[in-house]
Amino acid sequence: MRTTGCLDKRRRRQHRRSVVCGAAAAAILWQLRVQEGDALALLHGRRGTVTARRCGVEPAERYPAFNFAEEVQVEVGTWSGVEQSGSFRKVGKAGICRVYRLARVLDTPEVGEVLRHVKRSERYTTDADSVDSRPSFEYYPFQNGRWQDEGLREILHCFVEDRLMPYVRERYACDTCALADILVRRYVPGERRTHRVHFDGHAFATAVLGVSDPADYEGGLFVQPGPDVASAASLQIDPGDLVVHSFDLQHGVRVLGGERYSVVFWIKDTSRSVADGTVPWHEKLAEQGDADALFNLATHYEHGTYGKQQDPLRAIELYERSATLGHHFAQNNVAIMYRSAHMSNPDLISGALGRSAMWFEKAAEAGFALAQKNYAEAFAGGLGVEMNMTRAVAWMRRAAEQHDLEAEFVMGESCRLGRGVELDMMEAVRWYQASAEAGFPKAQYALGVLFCAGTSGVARDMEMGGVRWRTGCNVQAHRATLRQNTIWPPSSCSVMRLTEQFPCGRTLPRLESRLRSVGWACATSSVFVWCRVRERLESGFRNPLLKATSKQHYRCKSSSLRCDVASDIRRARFPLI
Ligand SMILES: O=C(O)CCC(=O)C(=O)O
Ligand SMILES: [Fe+2]
Repeated sequence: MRTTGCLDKRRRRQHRRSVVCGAAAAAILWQLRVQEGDALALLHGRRGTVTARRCGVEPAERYPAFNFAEEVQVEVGTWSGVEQSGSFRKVGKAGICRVYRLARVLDTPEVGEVLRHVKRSERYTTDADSVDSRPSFEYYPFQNGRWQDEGLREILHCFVEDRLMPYVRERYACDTCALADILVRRYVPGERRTHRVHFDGHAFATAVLGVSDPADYEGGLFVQPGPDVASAASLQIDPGDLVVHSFDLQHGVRVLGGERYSVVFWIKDTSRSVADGTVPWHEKLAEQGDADALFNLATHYEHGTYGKQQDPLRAIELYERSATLGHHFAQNNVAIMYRSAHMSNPDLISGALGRSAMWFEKAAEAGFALAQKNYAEAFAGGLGVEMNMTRAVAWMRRAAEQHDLEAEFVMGESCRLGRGVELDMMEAVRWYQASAEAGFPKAQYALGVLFCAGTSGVARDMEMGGVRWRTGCNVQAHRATLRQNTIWPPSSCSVMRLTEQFPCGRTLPRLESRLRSVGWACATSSVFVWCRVRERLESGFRNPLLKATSKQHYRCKSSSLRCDVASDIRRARFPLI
C-alpha cells in the first residue's frame, strides 16, 4: 500500500516519529488547556518547522482595470447621467460582448441606507452556491418576482421602478423585461471571498449595484473574456454605480482584502419567464449557432432545468457543437459528461473516455482552470490518458496559479503528502493559506488542524490554528462542503459513499481496488474520512467489538462534526503514516 509517495524509508521513519510524538504532546497540552507560548510549543519551534507567522501569503496580484472606452449622456425615467461602456470580441460569437456602467445612479444617503440594511440582515445562508457548491453567504430580498424583505423594498422600490427597469428595457430593446430576483452577497474575511468565473445564463440581463466603498475592500467584480485569467480585468464600482451586462459576459468576483457587499439584480425577458422559471432567449440564439446559447441550452438538457426534460444525449450533442466553436465551458462540460457516461457503463458511448480526455486537454491548453483541474484528475486516475502523477500535479499547479481555490487546496494536500511532488510542509502551508484566505473551507479546516495539532513539521499555534481558522463559521462552512464533490483527491463524499458500499470485511480487497480506481493511492481527502477508512481497513473488521465502537464513534462524528482538537490530532495523523 503506497501512502507516502516519494519519501524514502529513512525519511518516512523520521517523519512518522515526529508526527506521533507531536500528536501525543499536543493532545496532553490540549487536555491541560495550555495556551500558546508554553514549553512544548517551543519544542515544536525547531529549525525547519513551519510557523504560522513565517508563512504569510504573498500579496495576490490585482487585475488591470477594465477599459470603459465610450461615454454617452443618457436620460432614464427620473435620472440622467453618464453611461460608460466597454466591449470585446468573443470566440464563437457573431457580435460583440458589452458591459455598461452608470455612475451614481443611486444617491449617497440611499446607498448608505442599503448598506446599513444588508449589513444588519441575518438572512444570509450557507447553502451550497449554484456556481461552485460552496457556502453561498447570500440572501434573496426579492425572489421569483416578489419582495421578501420589506425593509429593503422600502429603500429600493422606487429605484427599481423608476431607474433600473426603464434603463434595462431601453438598453436591451426589451419592453417586456421584468425583474426576477435580487440577490445580496457578502464577502467578508473568513467566509467567501471569491466567485469563480461563470455566466449568468439564467438572467437576460444582470445589474450589480455598488454599495460598499472600494476604499473598504480590494479587488471585487471582474470580467474575463477568455478562458485564461490573463484576460481578466477588474470593474471598479463606486457606491451608487450600476454595472449592467447580459448573459454572454463571463465574470467572477475576487476580493483580496476588506469587506464587500453587493446587490445583484437578475432580469428576465418577460414576466412569463419569471413566473414559469424558463429562459427562452437561448433557444433562438442557439438556432443561429451562438456558442454561448448552445452551451446554456446544453446545461438545461444535462440537468433537466429551466423547463427542459433531462436528456443527456441531446446535452452532449449541443455541448459538442458549442465546444467545436471553441467554447471552453462547453469543452469542459462535455468532457465531464463523456467521463460520467464511461463510468456508469463503458459500452454506452464508444470511445467516451478518450473523447473526455481530448476535450479536457483542449480547454486546459486554452488556459481554462476548471478543465486544468479535471485534466489533472484524468492523469491522477489514468482516465483516458496514462496515469502520471507528475503530469497530474503539473496541471493542478497551473489551475492553482490561476487562483482556483480548490486547486490551491489540492496543491497543499499534494505537498503535505509528497504525492506527485516533493514533500514540502512550507509549500503545503503556503498553498493552504492562499486557498483559506480566499474562503475555501477545506483549506481553512486543514490549516486549523495543522496549527492546532502542531504536528508533522508545523509549529503549534493556537492563535492561528485555533482562533483564526477554527471559528464556528469555518466549521459550519466545512460541514456544508463536506457533502460537496471535489474532484481530486476523491471527495470526502465519494469516499464515504464507497466505504458504505463495502460494509463488511470480506469485501475489503474490492473496496481497496475501488478506492485505487478513484485515485486513492495518490491522494487523500478529508482527514476525517481517511481516518475512518483506515480504521476499517486496519483493525475494525478484524475485531467485531472495535468495529462496532468505531462505527458508532464516527457516525456520531459525521452527524455533529464536533471539532475537538484531540480527535483532529488523531485524524491528522492518518494520511501521514
Ligand atoms: O457580487 C457580485 O458583484 C456579483 C456576483 C455574481 O456574479 C453572481 O452572483 O452571479
Ligand atoms: Fe454572476
